[in-house]
Order: sequence, then structure tokens, then C-alpha cells
Amino acid sequence: MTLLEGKNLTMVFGGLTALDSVDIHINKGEILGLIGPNGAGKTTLFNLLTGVYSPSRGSIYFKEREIKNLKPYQITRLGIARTFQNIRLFGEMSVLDNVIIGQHCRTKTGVFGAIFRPPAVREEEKRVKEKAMEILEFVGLDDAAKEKAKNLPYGKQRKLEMARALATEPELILLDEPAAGMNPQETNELIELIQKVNDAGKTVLLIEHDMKLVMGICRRIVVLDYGKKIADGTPEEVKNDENVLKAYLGAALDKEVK
Ligand SMILES: Nc1ncnc2c1ncn2[C@@H]1O[C@H](COP(=O)(O)OP(=O)(O)OP(=O)(O)O)[C@@H](O)[C@H]1O
Repeated sequence: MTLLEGKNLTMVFGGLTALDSVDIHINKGEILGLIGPNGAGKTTLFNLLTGVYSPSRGSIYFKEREIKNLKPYQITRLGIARTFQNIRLFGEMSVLDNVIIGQHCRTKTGVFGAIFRPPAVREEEKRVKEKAMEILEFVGLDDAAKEKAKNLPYGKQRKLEMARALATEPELILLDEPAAGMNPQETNELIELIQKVNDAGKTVLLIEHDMKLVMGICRRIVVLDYGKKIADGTPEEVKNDENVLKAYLGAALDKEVK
């Protein structure tokens, strides 16, 4: 079953076409890889799917509902969560509170409840805290619940980002370069965690430059280059695709010239 479908997605910034008529679909339950050289349009595609931008042209359907004009919080509520290329945590807050904030879109308490805290609100707070602890346990951070987020080592901050995204109870989770800056052991743990998230029934869309990670964990990979989709297939197909090889070779040569 198709969970999300982007049709003819185009995004123009000023004179620059960051995405050009891209068709993409994500099947329920899969881990789909999204790769491409720097500037290929990967993050722009994430920004369209999560409502940060509305596409210049094209449509986005999540569970057959058009979402291209919805706001990010509405899209989160429908069941799409994301993490960012640069970690965005509340560093001064505890690990637990970072996850509790993630759950906010699913809780009922408004300003009145938060100030006067009637029993129903206190009951909800308790449930929210328990749920947040369960999520921390799931990602292996329960021991660090009381620490300040900024004091966690890098690999654990990445896990916390994932925990916060999971707290929104997504069906689809978008991960933007989760392994960036990680050492090999952290990367291995991350691979296990992504697999575990997927085994728990979440569909995953993964942007990643670490080819070993992408090839190892994704059964299907979409490749972008200069805003266009140039390949869509199994790791084996993508690895041997002439256009993909050219795109990466071109990018490597560009870097050498610079
Ligand atoms: N808000 C914006 N305004 C203007 N140009 C933008 C904006 N966002 C992205 N771009 C441009 O769109 C193109 C695609 O960028 P994008 O960040 O989507 O690429 P990417 O594949 O995620 O790259 P990287 O791997 O380096 O993160 C780039 O040329 C970028 O400079």
C-alpha cells in the first residue's frame, strides 16, 4: 500500500529550481533511502513533505489525502514526523522533557489546564510522563532521563531527536542524515535503532550520505541529482546505474576542482 505519494513535485527558489517534477512514493512499512550529491534537493523534498514549504507545482498525498497546503503541525498530527540535519534539541531541558514536548501534539491540555491543573490534567501529565519514559527505554536512553540534553554525547543526542519524533506517534518518520558526525560504533547502534523503529511498524524515509548504511538498511533507494529523480530501485540497481555513477563522479570531480 502506498502511504505517501508526491506527484510532479517542483520547488523554485527565486531563479533556482531546487526540485524539478519529482515523482516519489513511499510504501507502508518500508525503509526508503533518499540519496544524491550535495544540493540535489533532498532536504527540500523533506521540507515539502513536512509542510515547511508548499511546492511551486505538484501534489502530495498522505494516505490519499492531499497535504500540500497543510501547516507543519497539522502534518505532524496526521502522522508524519522528522528529525533535522542539525540537531535541534532544547539543550537546557532534561532528556525526558524533550520527549514530553514531542508528545504535545497528542495531548489535550490547553493553557487553562496547564495553569489550574485539575485532576484530569494531572492524570494526563502522568500518562504523558509514562509514555515518554517508554519511548526513552525504546531508544535506550532511559538511564539519561534526568540529564540535560546538551550534556549527552553526540550519538545519544541523535537518539533523543529520534525519541522526540517518535513521541508524536508517527506512521512515517523522516530522518535527515541521522549518521552525520557519528563514529562507527554510534552508526552501528543507529542502524539497529532504525531497524527497531521499522519493526515497530513505522515507515521510514532516510536521507543519508553514508552509503554503507543506506545500502545495508534500505531495500529501495531513490536518487536525486540537480533536483531531478535519476533512479529508483534496489541498492544493487542503483549502485550499477549509469546516471547515478555519473552524478557521483561529477560531484567528486567538482569537489576536486574546488
Ligand atoms: N530556502 C531556500 N532558498 C533558496 N535556495 C534554497 C533554499 N533551500 C534550498 N535551496 C537550494 O536548493 C538546492 C537544493 O538544496 P537542498 O538543501 O534541498 O539539497 P540537499 O540534497 O539536501 O543537499 P545536502 O546534501 O548538501 O544537504 C540547493 O541549491 C540549495 O542552495
